[in-house]
Amino acid sequence: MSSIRVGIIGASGYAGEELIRLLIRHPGIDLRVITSRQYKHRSLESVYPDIGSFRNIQFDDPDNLEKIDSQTDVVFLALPHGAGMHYAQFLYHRAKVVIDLSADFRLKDPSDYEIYYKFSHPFSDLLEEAVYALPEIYQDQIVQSRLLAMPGCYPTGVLLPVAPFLKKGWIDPSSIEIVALSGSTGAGKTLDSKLLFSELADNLRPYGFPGHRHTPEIEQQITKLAQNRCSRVLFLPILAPLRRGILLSIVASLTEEISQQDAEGLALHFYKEAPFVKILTGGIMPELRYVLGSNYLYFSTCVLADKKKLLLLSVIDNLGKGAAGQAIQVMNIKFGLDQTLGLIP
Ligand SMILES: NC(=O)C1=CN([C@@H]2O[C@H](COP(=O)(O)OP(=O)(O)OC[C@H]3O[C@@H](n4cnc5c(N)ncnc54)[C@H](OP(=O)(O)O)[C@@H]3O)[C@@H](O)[C@H]2O)C=CC1
Ligand SMILES: CC(=O)N[C@@H](CCC(=O)OP(=O)(O)O)C(=O)O
Repeated sequence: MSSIRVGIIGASGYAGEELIRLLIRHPGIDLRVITSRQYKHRSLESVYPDIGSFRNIQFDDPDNLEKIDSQTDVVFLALPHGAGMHYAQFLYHRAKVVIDLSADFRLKDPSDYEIYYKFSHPFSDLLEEAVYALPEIYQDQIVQSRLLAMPGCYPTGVLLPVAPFLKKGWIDPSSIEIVALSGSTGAGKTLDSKLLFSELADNLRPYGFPGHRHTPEIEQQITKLAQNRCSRVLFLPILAPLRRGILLSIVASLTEEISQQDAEGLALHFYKEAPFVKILTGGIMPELRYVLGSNYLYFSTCVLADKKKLLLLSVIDNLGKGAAGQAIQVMNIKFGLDQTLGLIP
């Protein structure tokens, strides 16, 4: 197969930079367009010397996307929420596939955008068309669609561990409580004084509670996994003094008495063909360092002593499995490549 022709819109942000880093090492890619308003017309090498020397390419102005045409196989949108959808609307009619890393096409109920994102969604047709591109769960739908909405980083860290238990009916979808610690790159490269080094260092800061914008995304997907049994989650995110990575604690009520062996057996079976999901057994708990810089998610299961609750602990890299890595995994699936191509050193 000839190389996949790729564009990245929003290539100077954290997710966009990670996409470049991964795509220039990917054997099947022809990276044609990268955009940035602040770096337009500058070479990649002058902005990121460590990766730029591997690929002679300039940043383009996102207001002039003439280079993206019907020959472009895939465009990644790594833009802030509310900006991505306007580019998606335009590029959906030019390129073959659009992979959007923002939240603009993740939620099916347009009123959720008004409540949680404070805008009214203008593209209801595209919202219908978009597929929630969690690759381990929705591989068949990913192959069918031209507009792929990448899951958020926290939702990815929650949904993969709970999916086997929800599908089997072993946990109550309305009982899920999540506490998650995240590194600061999750907030994007913004000039926010709360993200200054001195504000983050030696600190842990709970935020966005109640009503973090990932709450409806997690609930929407849990409801689907639980065959439309309604979900209400408690979700508390905490900003940690780390650059990248997320550790999540997820507690749910068991609907029947299961053993630790049952829980591990189910998880191992469910993900037996998922190269990026690793189940830890025998009391081993996941640590952040297992996943940093990678596209892996590790999780452990623990049936609590009273057999009434299940504790799931998971770790991902927010820029890897939580963003750029997972988007490339989805691109590989969409174009019929091995899903691990370019993602395992
Ligand atoms: N960071 C993370 O861990 C994750 C991020 N995501 C999602 O990916 C997307 C990008 O996130 P992240 O990289 O962190 O964000 P950043 O703020 O770091 O980067 C945003 C990028 O978009 C460009 N940009 C901003 N506004 C516009 C605009 N109006 N028109 C064109 N370009 C614009 C910026 O560059 P310039 O100003 O130079 O044009 C920059 O390249 C977001 O939607 C985020 O939710 C998803 C999962 C995880
Ligand atoms: C630490 C931090 O601020 N994290 C971000 C979520 C990061 C993320 O990737 O979510 P999206 O894909 O939806 O942007 C937040 O809480 O909004």
